[in-house]
Amino acid sequence: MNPTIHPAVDNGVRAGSDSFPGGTLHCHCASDRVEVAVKAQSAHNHVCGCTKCWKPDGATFSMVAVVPRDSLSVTAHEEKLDVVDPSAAIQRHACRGCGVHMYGRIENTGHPFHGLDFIHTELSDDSGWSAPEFAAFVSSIIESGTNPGDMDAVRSRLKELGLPPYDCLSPPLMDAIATHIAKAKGVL
Ligand SMILES: N[C@@H](CCC(=O)N[C@@H](CSCO)C(=O)NCC(=O)O)C(=O)O
Ligand SMILES: [Zn+2]
Ligand SMILES: [Zn+2]
Repeated sequence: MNPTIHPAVDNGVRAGSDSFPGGTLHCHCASDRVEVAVKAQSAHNHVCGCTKCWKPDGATFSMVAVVPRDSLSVTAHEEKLDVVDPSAAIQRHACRGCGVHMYGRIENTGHPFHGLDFIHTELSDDSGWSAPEFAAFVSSIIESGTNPGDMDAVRSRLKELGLPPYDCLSPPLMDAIATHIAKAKGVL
């Protein structure tokens, strides 16, 4: 049996739409849902095995993408949002009622990804969001309880789904981070 990854990809990855203008995200509360409006297509969508990103019940990976922070606004029930871990680079704003992370924001202006917010496009009923492109922090799923002996099967399944597995971010994103750091240090 295939190992499960995330409900949005377990039956195959759906392509996004080039002309998608963005959409609305909702938390999982039955009433008084937190609503976030995003006026941009998502980028760098990926499944993430780290312990910090929000995962739907039963999922081994989260699915997370970025959007420009000025494209995102909380349009309902912002009072229900708390920052999960104020010491983390990504400040994840989670609903107090249902635990869903509505967006993650980087406040450190020196961070390579400052200016981008992290979102979970599955929280939207709108279709056309960019498709996940790779799997990040794959080895980290062991930290949430995956048996290390299952890792070959997980990585094989990710490759079969067209999601190349990496134990940090993808090479282009790791290169972008390193370039940012090199420029900040003045060696580039
Ligand atoms: N092994 C750790 C890894 C946690 C981690 O570094 N997560 C990444 C990716 S999150 C989205 O891709 C990260 O950048 N975290 C910064 C932050 O969370 O603030 C674990 O599993 O916990
Ligand atoms: Zn909620
Ligand atoms: Zn993560």
